[in-house]
Amino acid sequence: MDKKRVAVFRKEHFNAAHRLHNPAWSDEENQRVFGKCNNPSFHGHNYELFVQVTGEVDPVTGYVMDMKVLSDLIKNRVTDRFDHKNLNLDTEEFRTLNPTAEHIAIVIYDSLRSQLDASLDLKIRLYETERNFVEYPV
Ligand SMILES: Nc1nc2c(c(=O)[nH]1)N=C([C@H](O)[C@H](O)COP(=O)(O)OP(=O)(O)OP(=O)(O)O)CN2
Ligand SMILES: [Zn+2]
Repeated sequence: MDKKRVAVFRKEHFNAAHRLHNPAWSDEENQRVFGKCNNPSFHGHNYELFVQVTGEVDPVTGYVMDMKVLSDLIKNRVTDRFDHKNLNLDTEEFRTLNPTAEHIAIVIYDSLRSQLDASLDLKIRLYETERNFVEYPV
């Protein structure tokens, strides 16, 4: 069979607390821009993460990549680091970076991208709530 490109997906889940805040702004400005998401006591989300890896199907294995390997990678690079954590306080990545869904998706992409073969394309879709989600890259 000719080599075909296929996308494989792995769905994972983590829950984490965060606060959207810009330390360069006044409390009033933070409240105006981020509203309830600026709550100083933080708030939590059940994040649903979809990792899409696209590439050619290997004629020997029939795999684009082993999804067990992908699953272990996401566990090591994402869920072990973020699950049941306060993103602002407990993670290096978001100590100075506002933990918006956009920034979380970019951080996850960069972390996984560095571990994947250059021949594979990667896309992240991250649901922060049932109705709010982001994709990177676009
Ligand atoms: N562009 C972005 N906008 C917002 C983000 C974000 O990361 N990127 N994040 C938030 C807050 O984290 C907020 O907690 C989101 O929750 P909420 O507004 O309650 O959203 P829901 O979908 O659960 O609720 P609705 O009732 O549908 O509004 C805000 N914006
Ligand atoms: Zn939030």
